Amino acid sequence: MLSQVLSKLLNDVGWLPTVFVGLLTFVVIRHFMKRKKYPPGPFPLPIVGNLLAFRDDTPQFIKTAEWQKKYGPVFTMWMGGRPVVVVNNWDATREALTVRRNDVIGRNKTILGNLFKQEDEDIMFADYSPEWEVLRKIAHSAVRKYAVSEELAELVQDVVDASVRKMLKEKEPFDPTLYIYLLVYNIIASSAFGKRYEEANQEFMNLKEPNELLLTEFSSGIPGDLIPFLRIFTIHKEWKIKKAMDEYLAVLKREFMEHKKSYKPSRLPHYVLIRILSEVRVTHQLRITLTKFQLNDDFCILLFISHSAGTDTSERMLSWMILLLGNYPNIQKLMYEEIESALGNRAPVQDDKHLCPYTSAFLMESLRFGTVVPFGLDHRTTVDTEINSAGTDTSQLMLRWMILLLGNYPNIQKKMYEEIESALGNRAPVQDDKHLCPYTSAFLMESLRFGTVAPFGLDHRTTVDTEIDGYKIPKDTMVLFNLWAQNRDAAYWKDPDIFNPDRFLTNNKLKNERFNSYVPFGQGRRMCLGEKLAMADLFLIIVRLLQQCQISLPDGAESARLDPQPVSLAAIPFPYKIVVTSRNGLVK
Ligand code: HEM
Repeated sequence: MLSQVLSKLLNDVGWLPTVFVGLLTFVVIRHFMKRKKYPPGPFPLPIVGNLLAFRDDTPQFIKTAEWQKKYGPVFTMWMGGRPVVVVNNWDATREALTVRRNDVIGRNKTILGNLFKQEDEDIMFADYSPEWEVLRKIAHSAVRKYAVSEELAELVQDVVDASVRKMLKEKEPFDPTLYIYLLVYNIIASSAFGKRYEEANQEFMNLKEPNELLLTEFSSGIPGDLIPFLRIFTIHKEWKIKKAMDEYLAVLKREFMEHKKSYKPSRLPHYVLIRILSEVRVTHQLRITLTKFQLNDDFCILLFISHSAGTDTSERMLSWMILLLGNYPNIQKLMYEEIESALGNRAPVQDDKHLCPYTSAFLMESLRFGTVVPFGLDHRTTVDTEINSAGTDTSQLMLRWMILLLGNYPNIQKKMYEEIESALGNRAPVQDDKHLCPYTSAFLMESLRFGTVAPFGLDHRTTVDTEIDGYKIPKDTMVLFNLWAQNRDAAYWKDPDIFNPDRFLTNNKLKNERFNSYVPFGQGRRMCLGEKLAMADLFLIIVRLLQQCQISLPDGAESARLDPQPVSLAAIPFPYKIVVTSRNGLVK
């Protein structure tokens, strides 16, 4: 009986091997057909693609820079079943991000992005949308204004002085990483909600935890983003990061609420409205609002403040409408043409809305949009979160490189100190001083090139079928721009692996030009939103630091390792120790 059942079963499944071979052939053929749609690159195996090539310790950005020699500046690597187009040189990056403007402006849906933005719409990981555009404009403007403010210069001075005081107490060579973290987080926390951390307490640890965890748990990216079923093996790590992120957001929200309680609404938001309304009164109502209003930085920052100050709803709505008009000149033009032809110069009355359907539709859409984009607390928190997570990690990594480079090149440090001493003496630096300190500014620019802390920037997505460097690339393809390769491209930089601030100088002045193949902050409409703030921060920090102390490698250490650690998401220096000595007793 049993043998009968077994032989029947064998007869029944006799077709299985045939089906298996058929399926395998189908998968292989489909894989190769799919490959043809993308630029050629290293040969991918079915299912794993080129993942096996990343088994060794070489960071992905260095490996792909090397592949360029064989496959050219634009090629496809297959990360599991996912094609990823890598753009290694500056000309192709410029074509994709500047010349073709919006073609590669999207972001991909990734587990990484979701972990960071949670349920909120953010700027960094948000796909291209009108909401992203408006949020970015507001935050960009606020950040740029803040970068040149006296408030920032004073804050940096205070925070650096406090850090120097602590570092000077170290009697043995020490790893400066924690001091650098505290310094950078204190600048952000002080400006966002007037808070300082004297030591690495629990709340401070909560702020730095998500980024830290990401680098330790997923140093080469999240496997589930490449091969979906691998997610089951790493889901526990995702939960860990999600939990850390919840705690991080809880700190931000709590701090924001505290800050809001003591916040005195300034007259500024009203000033905006008074300005608009007075213009409206003296001339013709809609006309002036529609034709003369120019979106400008002033307005953006005031709007930003007005949201966090909690102005009343109709004021906010008016602000949004004006912002949207400035942001979409074509819509504004259509509305103006409609009003002009329906009313001429006659002042509008309520009933005119039937004569101006497009303008009424704009009003309705603004009301819808205004509720879609988070207001008040949420909005402010989103922007703060963004600045916190996008800005602190890159800035602290950059400072880690800069301190290492100062210790490694005592002659460069000496030249910087002499320049600062003669230009500023003991006076605390302000933004404008960078013109008085060209060598120090050149050091900053060279450090950004040499360190390239965000070597792949953030991933991009093609929003349409497009072309880069003569290759067709379908819509919805992930594209990575290798910023590391471009900052070290020998076609543009002489001896690219040598650290040399002089390359940015001519006759002891900063070269007055745009540097090709210089992309520490990326390029195009997705370029780093905090570039100005990061440059301002880093300049002020380094100058204030050097005014007060000398940084050296420990006795006997000839030179430090200057290659990045073997992780792929960021360019991180190997751990190192320094000795800090007081120069002039400025800080006690
Ligand atoms: C040395 C410091 C920094 C470096 C090297 C750096 C570098 C970058 C790079 C390479 C990108 C990706 C660009 C792309 O997707 O093509 C980026 C994006 C971004 N950065 Fe920075 N960044 C730094 C500091 C900051 C700071 C201080 C802030 C906050 C004020 C900030 C906010 C952002 C935001 C919001 C984005 C996303 C922009 C978007 O998607 O539209 N960054 N950054």
